[in-house]
This record gives sequence, C-alpha cells and structure tokens, in this order.
Amino acid sequence: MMEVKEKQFTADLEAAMQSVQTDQQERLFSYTEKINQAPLYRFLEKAGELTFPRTFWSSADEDFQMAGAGHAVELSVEASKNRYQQVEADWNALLKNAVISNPYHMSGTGVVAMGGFSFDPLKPRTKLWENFPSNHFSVPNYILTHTNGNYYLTINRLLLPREEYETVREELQTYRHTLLDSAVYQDNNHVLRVLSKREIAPEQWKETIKKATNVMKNTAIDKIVLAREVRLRFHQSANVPDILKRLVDTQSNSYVFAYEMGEDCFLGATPERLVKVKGEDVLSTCLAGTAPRGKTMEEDETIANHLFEDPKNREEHDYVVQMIRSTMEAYCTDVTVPDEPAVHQYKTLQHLYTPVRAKLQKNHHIFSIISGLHPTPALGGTPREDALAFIRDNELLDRGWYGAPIGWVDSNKHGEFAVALRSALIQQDEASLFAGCGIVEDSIPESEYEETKIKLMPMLSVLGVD
Ligand SMILES: C=C(O[C@H]1C=CC=C(C(=O)O)[C@@H]1O)C(=O)O
Repeated sequence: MMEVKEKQFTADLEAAMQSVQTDQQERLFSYTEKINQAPLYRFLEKAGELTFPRTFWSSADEDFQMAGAGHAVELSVEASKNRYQQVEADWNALLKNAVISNPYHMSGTGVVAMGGFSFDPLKPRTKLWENFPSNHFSVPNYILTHTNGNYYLTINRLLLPREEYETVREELQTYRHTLLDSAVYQDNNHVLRVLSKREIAPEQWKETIKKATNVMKNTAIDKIVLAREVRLRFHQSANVPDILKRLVDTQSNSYVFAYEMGEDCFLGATPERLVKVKGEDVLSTCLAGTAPRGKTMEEDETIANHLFEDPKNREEHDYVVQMIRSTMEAYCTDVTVPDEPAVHQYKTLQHLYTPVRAKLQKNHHIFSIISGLHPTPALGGTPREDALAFIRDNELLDRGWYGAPIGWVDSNKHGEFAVALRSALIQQDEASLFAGCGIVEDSIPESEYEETKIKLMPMLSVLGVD
C-alpha cells in the first residue's frame, strides 16, 4: 500500500475497531482502495494456495470482473419457497451494521455478497451437491475488481470485540501482499487428461422426454425443461483458475462464474442474464429458442433467419418474454419490451433474444425480482408450478445449483444475476456437466439429445474433451 493509503487504511480500521469495543458488538469492516493492474487468475491461484474459498464473476457485456477470496461473512437461510426474502433481510441487516470506507462506489467494490440458489428448494439434496445448500452467499475477505480498465481491492473483515488492533492490521496486510502477487499467470502448467466420460442414463432421459410429451398432450402443461448430466474423470485435480481463464477466453457474450464450497467448485459460462439492477434501472433478458452456428457466414445467416421465422422457437421464446414482462410489472414501473426478438450468436449456438427494461419500485430489491423470475420457462416450463412438479417427480438428475440464479449484490445498490447454465460441478479429479432442453408437445427425444450435446460442447472442450 502506498503511504497515503496506508495511513487512511490504518485510521479507518482503528476507528472501526474502537466502535466495536465500545458497543461490544461484532461489525463488518470494509475498505476499498484503487490499485495498479493486478492479474485476476494469479489472485485466484494464490487464494487457492491459502485455502481461501474462491468466487469469480465476469460480465457478458461489460468490462467487469471480480475475483473473491475467503468468506468474511456467510449468509445462508433454510430451504424454503421464501428463501429470497430471507436472504434479502439478512443482507440488509448486514449492511446496516457495516462500517464501509469506499470513496469509489464502483460496481463490485465495498461490501459485495456473491452467491446463489439451488434450482428447486423442495427437491431433496443428493450426495452430488452435499457441499451446496439451498442458498449460500458470502462476502469475500478480499475482492479484486476490474472495471473499465481500473482495478480495486476491497478488504472485508468481521471485527469482533476484544481483538487486538495490531494483530488484525498485520493479518490484513500480510494476506493483501500475498494475494496481490504480480507474477504473470502460467496457465499452460496444468494440462488436463480426461480418463473417462460417462453419460448418465441417456436412454432413460429420452424416455422421460416421451413421458413429458404424453403428459403435455393430455394436460394444460405446454412446456417442460428436462436436463441431464455427463460425468468426467481426470488424471489429476482440475485447476479452477485455468478453467475460468479458458472460459473467459473462448466464450464471448457469456457470464463466467465460479463459487467454491469446500473441495467443490461450481462454475460455468452462461449466456443467460436473469436480472441486472443499477440503482433503479432494471434489465432482464429472455433467451429461449436455439439453433446451431453455421460453418460459413452464409450458412450462419440462413440458420439465424430460419430460427427467427420458426414458429416452434418463436412460441417457446414468447412464453418466456410474457412471463418476464408480468414479473417485472409486479415489482417495477416503465416496463418496455421490443416487439420482436433479435438473434444473438454465441460460440456454438444462436438464441432468440429479447431485453426487458424497467424501473425498480422503491420498496423492492433485486431479490424480489429473482423470486418472481426464477425459474423462467427457459429452465422450468409453463405453467410453472405444474412443470416444476413434473421435473421434481420425474427428472433423474439432482440439479443442485445448475439452472438457478447465481450472481452478486453490493453496498452501492448494484447487482446482477445470471442463470447458471452451461455449467459444471468440479470435484477435484471429477466433474459433472449439465445441459437441458425445453420440451414441447411435438419434441423428438433424439433431436433434444443432440441439442444437449451442442450445449455441453464448450464446457467439455475447456475440460479437455475434443
Ligand atoms: C436448459 C438449458 O437451456 C435453456 C436456455 C436457453 C435455451 C433453451 C432451449 O432452447 O431449450 C433452454 O430452455 C441449458 O442450456 O441447459
């Protein structure tokens, strides 16, 4: 730390510790400083060496990345339908009591809670997801934020009564120094070799699709999203910063995220924004309706035109747009939706895309919107409760955090959540990958199976499967 900043830091820390001693009440201290360029993946690597749980976020459409180390504060409430409201209440209580020293107010600086939810709080948890509860948020001890070419470091520390000022100061300075190691990140040190690739019950998955199409013929259910799992085994433990770097380098227009719990790390590169809030501005996007990329520019354009004109895809897309619109109307004013979707292109796929913009009402928060939006018909189906019940009773997979909201909120009233698609649960030398498809009455199991194969491709390729 430069001298002037060092003085500021020690003065702020001392004042915060004084207030904790006076009130005899623990309090979160948060200090943000602007720093010189610092390598994000090296920060994550160092955090791993220090056995800090790691978090990572890279925006799909902005120059914005955050890497977190440690859990200064953890928020986790019981698995229930109103978990969103409870997380929101805990988050507000935490902020109310925090001592925040942050003159910048940039997104992702100050007190930031990163985390996520499981897909369905009512589905019993299996061993696969034992380290991931129904919801978990953490305020990292150290956050390296890269935004619009600038770098910030935030230090968060829960101060307890009777702690020694010198001990705390020294602890924070030592970790800060170690994490901000300026060495260049060497990502070619750990080449992963895949020893086995196992598709989990693909034939049963196709049978479930048949069952779903039959149910839809005889009930009011219009759409059910069904997902499946592929399990990989490697010759050694997978390296999280490496995987993240490859995802960021190869998956343009996608949110790249990671959340580590114990020995497991859930990560992915998802194209789907759930909701973004900046002050009162709210943006949600609908992404549903899928086609592959073409091999040439002409073929790509022909496929995009076909996707745009295709009634099945347009219908599927429209379900989602209507649902997002009505949810936004419940919590916002000035909701605007374009008349027609656009086609957005990703590495291996193209999707129909519609942005929905609005203004947040004063008494609502990003968590209220998440509670209304999740699961969108792109992940659950329509009508929502019937589709969810079908998934709960028939899908073999424990989705865990796959297909659910993952993201962050900060003390500047900014926040963003994506839908955790195109993702994998890394468990040292093993990984589970997930992909699903929207099933409608006339869906053909074999084509849906092929579609999941395309959706799995980007993650398989960064994990070393050709
Ligand atoms: C469920 C997934 O994708 C959803 C999101 C976009 C398009 C979809 C589709 O076209 O089927 C799916 O609803 C997945 O990628 O695992």
